Formats: sequence, C-alpha cells, structure tokens
Amino acid sequence: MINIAVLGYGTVGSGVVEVINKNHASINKRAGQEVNIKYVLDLRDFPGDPVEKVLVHDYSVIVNDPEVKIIVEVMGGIKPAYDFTKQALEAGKSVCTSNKELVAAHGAELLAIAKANNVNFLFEASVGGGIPIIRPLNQSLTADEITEITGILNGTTNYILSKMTDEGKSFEEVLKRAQEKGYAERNPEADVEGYDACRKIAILTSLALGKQVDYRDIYTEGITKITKTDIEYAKALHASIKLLGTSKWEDDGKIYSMVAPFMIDSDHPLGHVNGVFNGIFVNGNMLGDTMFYGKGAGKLPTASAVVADVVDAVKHQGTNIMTIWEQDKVELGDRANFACRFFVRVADTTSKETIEKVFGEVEYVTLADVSGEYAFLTDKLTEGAFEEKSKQVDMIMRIRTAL
Ligand SMILES: NC(=O)C1=CN([C@@H]2O[C@H](COP(=O)(O)OP(=O)(O)OC[C@H]3O[C@@H](n4cnc5c(N)ncnc54)[C@H](OP(=O)(O)O)[C@@H]3O)[C@@H](O)[C@H]2O)C=CC1
Ligand SMILES: N[C@@H](CC=O)C(=O)O
Repeated sequence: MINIAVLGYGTVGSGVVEVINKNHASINKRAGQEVNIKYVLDLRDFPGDPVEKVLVHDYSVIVNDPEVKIIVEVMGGIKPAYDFTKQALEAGKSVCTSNKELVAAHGAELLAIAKANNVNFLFEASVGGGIPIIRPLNQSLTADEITEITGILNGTTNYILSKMTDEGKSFEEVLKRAQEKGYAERNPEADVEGYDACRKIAILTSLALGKQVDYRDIYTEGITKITKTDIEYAKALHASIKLLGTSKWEDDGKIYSMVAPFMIDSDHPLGHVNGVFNGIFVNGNMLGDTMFYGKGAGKLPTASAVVADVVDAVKHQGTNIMTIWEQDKVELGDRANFACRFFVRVADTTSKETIEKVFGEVEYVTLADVSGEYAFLTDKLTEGAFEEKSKQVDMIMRIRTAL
C-alpha cells in the first residue's frame, strides 16, 4: 500500500478523492499496489463528508510523516503551494499538481529539486485539464523538433465564447455559469484576461524547448473586449472567435509567443472545439500536425489527469522521470515581427478610399443591422506595421485572424 496526501479539498481536490474512490480497483491494479489517501489538508472543515476522517489543517503533519510518499497539490496559487511543494520534494516525496501558476513560475526549479532527491514532480493537469499533453510532449514527440504549438488552452473562456456565439448569451451570464460549474479560477480575471492561457502556453513552450520561457514575456490579451457584434461579424466570415495561445518557431530562429482572441475559420480543427473543451495543435518537423482534444477544465476531467500522475509516481518510486526544462531563460521574438491578417472594424467616418490607401487591397464585410461602421480583413501584416497603419483610421476594434 502507498500513502498519499491531498492538499486542498476544492473542485479538483474533491475530484481526486472521488476518482480514487470510484476507480479504486483499476487504479490499484495499474499502480501495482493500493493507493490510500492518508490525509486531506484544507483550511475548512467538511462536517458530514467522509473526508472528515482524514482531514488535517496542519501541513507539518503530512510533510513529517514518513509513510506519505506522494503529495497531490491542488490548492492553487503560489503561496503556500510553492513552499509546501519544495518541502515535500526535499523530504523525498513526489508531488503531483494541477497548479499552472506554480508550474509556470517555478517548474524548472521544482523539477531540479525533484531530480536531486530522486523523486518526481508531475503536472499533467496543469495544461488542458484532462487532456494528455505534458506526457506526450515529454515522451511521445521526442523524435521531432517542434515548430508550432497553438491551442485553445482555457476552458472558461472557450465556454463563454461558445455560449455567446451559439446561444447569444451575455458575457456576465455565461461567466457566472462557468464559475458554478467549477471551470473558472478563484479569481476569474486570470481566465478572461488570458493570464491562465499565457501560463499554459509558457509551460508547453518551455517543455518543447527544454528551457525556461517566462510567461511574463508573452504578450497577452483576453476576451473582455469581444462583443456580440464581433461575433456576428465572425459568423458573416464563416469564422469563430477563439482565445488562442500560440508559439511559432520561425525561420529567423526566433520563437513568437502570444495569447489573444483570434478569428479562425469555422472549418479549422480548432473551430470545432467548443464549450469547456480545449484543443491543442502541435506541429513537429517529422510528424507534421497532431491535435489533442478533450475537457480542459472541471472537477473529474482534471482530477483524472492528476490521479494518472499519482499512478505514474507510484510506478516510478525510486526513479526520477527525466524531464528536460532547464532554468536558462529563452528570449522570445519581438511581437512587432509577428505577422497575421487582421479583422478591423472602423467608424464610417473613415472612407474606403482611406482604408485602401493605408492598407492596400482589403476584403470588406458589413452587417445588415449594424450602422455607423463597417469592417474589413487586411492582408498579412506584422503587428508593428498594423499598429502604425491603424493610427490613420477611426478603428473601433481589431481582432487577429488565422484566416
Ligand atoms: N477547476 C478546474 O477546472 C481546474 C483547476 N486547475 C488548478 O487546480 C488548482 C485547484 O483548483 P480548484 O480546485 O478549482 O480550486 P478551489 O478553489 O476549488 O480549491 C482549492 C482548495 O484549496 C484550499 N486551500 C487554499 N489554500 C489552502 C491552504 N493554505 N491550506 C489548505 N487548503 C488550502 C481551498 O480552501 P478555501 O476554499 O477554504 O480557501 C480550497 O478548498 C488551481 O491551481 C487551479 O488553477 C487546473 C485545471 C482545471
Ligand atoms: N480555469 C481554467 C481551469 C483549467 O485549467 C480553465 O478554465 O481552463
């Protein structure tokens, strides 16, 4: 029997307990021994919940118990998750976490500590919820040089955009629903402003490179400025608006990373990724395109990935699974050189003649019931060029496109 402890009995933590209880027999079989939850740590009490029997409020009870071999950190945030994780690894316990904030900020360091102590730091659930993506990047795509990772990496915002598109619901109404369903972060600003997706693309890009991509270096825009009118224009263009996290390895040897809403063709594989689902598209120079798809948030899908890490940690007791993520920082390419087509809405105080003088040939789009403005699609332009040109027109909104 192997004893584990779960830190945090919230959405994911209660899911971890449920998954282990529900699939007890098959999990034990795959782990090669019984997985026993010896402790659950939380700030609160849970009167009447069976977890009461193993609930503790003092982390030192867990970290000082030599019988506990694996710690599941699902509290979220940096403090005290970072200190608890470090103490656990230094005490010779493996740690499995869903905490992308922790992984993006301290992943390289915690992996090094795990290696030094011959234990494991595993974080499959930190990107894509229940979708296997960390393990494939570490273990399955190792014959390739990665040339692109582009994904819908946040379930909450994809759920919001899908409901706004398909059911015409308001942003606020759908965000509230996403919170009730346990998809959103404690502070949903992390979801809607793109910070969560930013941390996730930083983690994936760091793993693909084996070096540290600082999430603070990644240009990030969220979805709070997207309106129903933008969605109507997208529909007129047979497109959908998706919050994408993208990293592209370009011919100039630089990596360009960004998080922003993009208009993508509705027939694009990512155009079919709706609701809480995430889709992560990876291109390798030998494999070509591959895509990972599944539920990107929520109690049981996320817990499923965490428990799979627990099983891996049990199977690899006494062995460190090699994960290359050095602490040296990578310098990303300048966003001014990132190029795409832009969708632009302008007030009709700007004439089409001016638009064509500034942007050259464009593709116009109008909506019958929207007055005082019109929209167009530019040719492919760099961000730098677009910013200069857009100063010359009465721009209402612009959205990058992959059209
Ligand atoms: N929800 C999801 O779909 C997904 C979440 N994640 C990540 O998983 C982590 C957990 O998320 P989620 O379960 O949704 O969050 P919740 O807020 O639902 O759960 C966190 C739990 O940890 C407890 N907690 C916080 N601080 C401490 C502490 N110092 N000591 C003991 N307990 C503590 C909280 O208690 P209290 O409520 O009393 O503060 C709460 O019960 C986060 O990093 C999140 O980003 C990853 C993928 C998907
Ligand atoms: N808030 C996150 C949870 C999973 O990582 C999301 O919505 O994707």
